[in-house]
Amino acid sequence: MLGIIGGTGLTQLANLEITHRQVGRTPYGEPSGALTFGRICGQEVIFLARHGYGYTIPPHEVNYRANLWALKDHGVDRVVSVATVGGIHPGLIPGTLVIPDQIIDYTHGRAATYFVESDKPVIHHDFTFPYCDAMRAALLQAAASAGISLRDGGVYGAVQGPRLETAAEINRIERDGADMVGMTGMPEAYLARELALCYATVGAVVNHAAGRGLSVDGIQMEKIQPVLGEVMLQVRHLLEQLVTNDAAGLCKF
Ligand SMILES: CSC[C@H]1O[C@H](OP(=O)(O)O)[C@H](O)[C@@H]1O
Ligand code: HPA
Repeated sequence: MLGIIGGTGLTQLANLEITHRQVGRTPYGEPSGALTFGRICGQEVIFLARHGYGYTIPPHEVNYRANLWALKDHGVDRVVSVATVGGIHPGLIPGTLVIPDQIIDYTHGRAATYFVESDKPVIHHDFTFPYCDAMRAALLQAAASAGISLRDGGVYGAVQGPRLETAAEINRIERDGADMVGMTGMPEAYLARELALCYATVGAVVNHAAGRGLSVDGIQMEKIQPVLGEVMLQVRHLLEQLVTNDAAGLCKF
C-alpha cells in the first residue's frame, strides 16, 4: 500500500476520502499524528502529516522513526514524501516540482537509525542511491500522464533548521553540490531504506534559497504562502495520477 507523508502546506489531502484514523503506537514513540486511512481515486492509501495535523512539530523534532515504522506496521510498502524546499539551482524557481535523486545530509542530533548498540552484527546499509528508483519512475510517469511539469533529478541538501540558512551557508551548500535545501529529507529517507520501504520525495520549491533570487528582504513566510497553495494543488493532482497509474498496473514496484 502507498503511504503519503505530507509536509509544509500539506497537512491534509483534500482529495483523500477518509475511512478512519488510527493512532499508530511504535517502539520508538508516537508518530506525528494518527494515521489517516482513506482512498484516492478508489485506491487505498495512508496519509500522515509530518509536522502534525496542526503543523506544530518543527523539523528537528519530528519523530521520523515512529512515522515510518507506523506506516510500515500498517501495511505500507512504498512511500511518497512531499517536502517543500528552497531552490538553489537557477532552474529551481518557486512553483517548480522536482524529484531529487541525491541527498547531502547536514542534520545532527536526530535519531537516525533503528539499530541500537546492542544489535549484533553491525549492519551498514547501502545508500549510494538514496531514493527508490521505482517510486521515482512512477512519479515521473504520473507527471507525464497528467501533463504536470516536473524536474527529474537534483541534490537535496538536508539542513537542521528550524532556522533558515544564511546566504553564505547557501553558497557553501551549493559548492557542495546541492540544488535545493530543506529540513526534513534526512533521516527520513535513510530510515525508509532501513525498513526496506520504496521511498521517493516530491520536492516543491516554494522560495529562492537565502541570498538567491531578487528578494532583498530575505525569505518571508507571507510570500511563500500563495506559492505553497498553487504548488500543492499540482501535488494533489500528481498523487491522483500516481494511484491511478498504480491501479492500472503501470507502476513497477
Ligand atoms: C520555509 S518552510 C520550512 C519548513 O518547510 C519544509 O518542511 P517539509 O519538508 O516538511 O515540507 C522544511 O523542511 C521546513 O521544515
Ligand atoms: O529555503 C529553505 N531552506 C530550508 N528549508 C526550506 N523549506 C522550504 N524552503 C526552505
